[in-house]
Amino acid sequence: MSAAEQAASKRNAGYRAAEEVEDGMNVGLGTGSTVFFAMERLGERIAKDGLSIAGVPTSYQAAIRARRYGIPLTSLDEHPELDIAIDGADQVDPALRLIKGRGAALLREKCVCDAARRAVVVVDGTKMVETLDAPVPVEVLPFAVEAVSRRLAALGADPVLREGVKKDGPVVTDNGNFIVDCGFGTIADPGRLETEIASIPGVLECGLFCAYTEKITVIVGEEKGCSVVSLH
Ligand SMILES: O=C(CO)[C@H](O)[C@H](O)COP(=O)(O)O
Repeated sequence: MSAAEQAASKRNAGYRAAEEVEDGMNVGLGTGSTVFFAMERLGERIAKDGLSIAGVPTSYQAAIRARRYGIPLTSLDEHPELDIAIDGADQVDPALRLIKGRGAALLREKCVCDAARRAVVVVDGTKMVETLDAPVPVEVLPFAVEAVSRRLAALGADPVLREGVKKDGPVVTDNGNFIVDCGFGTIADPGRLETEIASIPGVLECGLFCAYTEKITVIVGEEKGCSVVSLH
């Protein structure tokens, strides 16, 4: 897929997801290039059609984008139950289990996904895979990063501390933590691995999302149009 085709696919997925949002909804706003297209379209609907919504952003980056598009913001404290969450993903398998976290926003993204009645996941076709095998990002308390990395290696990972592109040293998340990217190769049992990673003291969250398959709708953008996948 060329870069132009991928951008068109992401845009189509994002724009289609924005149509799932109805007047009065509280909306979880994920982080990433695809969900930012959904925000762009929501901004248009707010400006042109008077759509009234409030968004809960999952990162500083999402909050900045939302403000740019004129989306009013609220917090998870104000709205601990959300009508819908829209977010991207790095991989989606046929059971609608996800790997997320390339943008290092996975901790808040999982909180928002958990709080939402429905989760709409927006991807281009390259993200749809038969078996999850991308590195799993794990958000780790800096105090415990070496100890956690040893535990992750014992689970079969090849843990790599994520470093900044535009800054020296480790990436520091919006929550003040580090990200350790864990290549496991092909993941035979993603749900079990998610539970095992979560049980390590010092792990805040990991990018495997296996518990939300029933409420997830995946919108797969194509160069012209999109397809919709859900288990119900
Ligand atoms: O999980 C994420 C951020 O933490 C993103 O949603 C995921 O990386 C997809 O990003 P993009 O839409 O830019 O491909």
